[in-house]
Amino acid sequence: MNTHPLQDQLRRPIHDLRISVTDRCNFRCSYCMPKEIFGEDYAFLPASELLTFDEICRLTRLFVSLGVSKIRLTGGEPLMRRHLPELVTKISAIPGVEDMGLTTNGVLLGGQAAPLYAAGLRRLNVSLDALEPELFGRMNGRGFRPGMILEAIDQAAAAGFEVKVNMVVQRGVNESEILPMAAYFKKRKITLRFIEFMDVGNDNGWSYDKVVTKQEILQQLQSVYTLEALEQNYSGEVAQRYGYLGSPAQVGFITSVSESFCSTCSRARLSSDGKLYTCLFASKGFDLRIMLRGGAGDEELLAAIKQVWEQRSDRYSDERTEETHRSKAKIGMSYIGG
Ligand SMILES: Nc1nc2c(ncn2[C@@H]2O[C@H](COP(=O)(O)OP(=O)(O)OP(=O)(O)O)[C@@H](O)[C@H]2O)c(=O)[nH]1
Ligand SMILES: C[S@@+](CC[C@H](N)C(=O)[O-])C[C@H]1O[C@@H](n2cnc3c(N)ncnc32)[C@H](O)[C@@H]1O
Ligand code: SF4
Ligand code: SF4
Repeated sequence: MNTHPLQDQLRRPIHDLRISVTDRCNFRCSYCMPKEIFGEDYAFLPASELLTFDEICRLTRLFVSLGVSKIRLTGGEPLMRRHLPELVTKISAIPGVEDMGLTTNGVLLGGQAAPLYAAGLRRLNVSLDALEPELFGRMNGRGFRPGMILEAIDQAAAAGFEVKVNMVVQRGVNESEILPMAAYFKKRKITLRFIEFMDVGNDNGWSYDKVVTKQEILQQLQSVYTLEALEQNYSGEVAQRYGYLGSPAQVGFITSVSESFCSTCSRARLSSDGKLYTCLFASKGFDLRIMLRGGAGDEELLAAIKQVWEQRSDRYSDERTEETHRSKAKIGMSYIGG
């Protein structure tokens, strides 16, 4: 327990560390890694620039000593990082890590769920934007069909994972999938979370009119179901959750655009090459890898991390306007860690 909890300029503590384990992905979702930018000749990070598992664990231990207790492994597509279960085992063994989750597109989950479970992972968030095969294939930019992902979700749930599903909703693209997705996952008692389309990176074609807001989605759901708002599981929870009357199933909304949640944001992000970011919409990170590889001691690293957090005043979503969206240079989400 820290006697002087670390706080940023807006008195927000540090609680979560979102670790990107790779900048690569087997999908090309247009809202995240549009094909036109992430083409055949795109220069992804070479392996030598990625933090090693030992480097990630060393930093994780330091973050934990500053107040972090929740870890999320993400990317890019985290299941593309080789030997990921080894990292899960190592992070699970760090005293003070109370919760760890993984966010994945699920394509490689079928083959990896068992070793990940054996390594200690219990929570999976699987992203899926549509059940309709053609539409899903277009949205992921690579023609993948949803069938294998749906099977992997069922298997993971049966194996004991707590599984949630993330769906990014874009106007004119997949609103027609809101009710079919809700019915499908309600039946399986798997929480489906609708994510408002965000203006991450600089090239994802975002505009306000393409955002389908929580209120609009809720209205669609309420035309069929009776829903009741649920209490937050913990302060700073990203999703607002609702329960279906008469069922243990839940839905959630991640409302970065219509109801931003920066005032309770306690999330730090570590990119796969070791840069520390204090906001999903950041333009610049702090290079921890150069310190790690330059022989910095733990005290030096701790002092640097503390300083970055103490100086933090990010609240991009609170301040979002057409103008900030256009004028701010932002790092891509697949790199920074979604
Ligand atoms: N704007 C914004 N979006 C976030 C933030 N944290 C997570 N998200 C978005 O929320 C969506 C779901 O993220 P997940 O990776 O599933 O993580 P989570 O919802 O925090 O996970 P749980 O611990 O299961 O609640 C993704 O689109 C993230 O990019 C944040 O701090 N700001
Ligand atoms: C960047 S991905 C990384 C993990 C993994 N590849 C996946 O898709 O689950 C993390 C999450 O960010 C979401 N995401 C990506 N771009 C987004 C955007 N522009 N707006 C809202 N959510 C987005 C994805 O749907 C996914 O749930
Ligand atoms: S959202 Fe995830 S699956 Fe889609 S391109 Fe981004 S990193 Fe890949
Ligand atoms: S926009 Fe930035 S500060 Fe606001 S909740 Fe997201 S990551 Fe946190």
